[in-house]
Amino acid sequence: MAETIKEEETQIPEFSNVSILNCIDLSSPDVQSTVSLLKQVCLDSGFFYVINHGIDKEFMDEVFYQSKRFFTLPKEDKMKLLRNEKNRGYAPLFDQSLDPANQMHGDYKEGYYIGVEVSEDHPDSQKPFYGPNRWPSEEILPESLYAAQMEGNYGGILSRGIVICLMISTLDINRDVAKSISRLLALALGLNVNFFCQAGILGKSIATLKLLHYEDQISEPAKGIYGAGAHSDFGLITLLATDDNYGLQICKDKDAKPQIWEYVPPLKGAFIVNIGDMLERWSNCFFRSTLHRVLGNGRERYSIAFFVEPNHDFVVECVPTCQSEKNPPKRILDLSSPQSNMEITFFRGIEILMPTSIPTNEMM
Ligand SMILES: O=C(O)CCC(=O)C(=O)O
Ligand SMILES: [Fe+2]
Repeated sequence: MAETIKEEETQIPEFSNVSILNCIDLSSPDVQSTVSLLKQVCLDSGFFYVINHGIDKEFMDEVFYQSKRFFTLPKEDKMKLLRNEKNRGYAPLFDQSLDPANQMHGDYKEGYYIGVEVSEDHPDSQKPFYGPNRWPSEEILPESLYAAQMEGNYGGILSRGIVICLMISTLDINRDVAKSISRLLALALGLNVNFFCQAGILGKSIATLKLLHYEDQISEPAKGIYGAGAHSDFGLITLLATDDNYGLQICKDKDAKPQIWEYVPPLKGAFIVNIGDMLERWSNCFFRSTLHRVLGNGRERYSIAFFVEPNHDFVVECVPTCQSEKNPPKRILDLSSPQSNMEITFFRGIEILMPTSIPTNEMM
């Protein structure tokens, strides 16, 4: 895997720490070995590459090309599509601040967020996070030549413009890849292979595709200036495609002093996938949702993040394979019933009760 990363393309700064992540090969016929490797990486950092996922390089190149076209538009055009309460649309520079306590401004990035398309007259559009997207009009972002190539397959939605068509298919294709990964995750947790794929969980998942564009700016952590502040993702899993510029870093031990940050090099054709807080909680904290951030290196950087969360009304509870008498499900603190074998701790800013002994991997 490492040989395929060319130093001059990824421009990892000298003397920086680099994380060598494992590759999960979605085309491997040896499911058992894949699942056991996946389990190991999820217990470790929860960050891994996914390769042979079936999405063409040409397709992803086109999505990046369209993303650049979008972000190159004049600011006033992009502002016409300002992000709405359904989290769809344009998020300008500093709109997001992923680590407000340590950031001088917000993140030095802009974004364009796309969700599953739910028309205004559909009953689901009344629910949080479901609704129509905020698409650029034909005048703002005219069609590209790619229309001709896609006409055969996507004729029905082509009338709404090629960029829309491309983004909808990107979202759909990413959802398929996310489902394949979630099957392996279910097996790694000792659950039924289709646990996460059941209609009540991912049937109406809140899936968000975020096109991201980072400023050509050099981050200065000492001054609180970051491409994206330190955070963990809050959903089930995130799939990330990046250009060739380094920038993403992970910190496996957030409590270490000083914290050690390692670059995750871009790997051509692969997705960088990570576990979110929700899956960490779902698995009783066996699987790790790791802190990460983006440092600007003076070059513009483009990435495309795909966040997967379950149906908004699904109740996430500790899965049966991750709990036992010795390792009960971690619970939100109930002040009225103090328990002697539990201690109060903080988890992502929420007070929770933890067993006084740290859970081991013995039951998995
Ligand atoms: O752009 C990247 O490399 C990471 C983005 C990210 O972590 C996020 O948006 O949650
Ligand atoms: Fe993230």
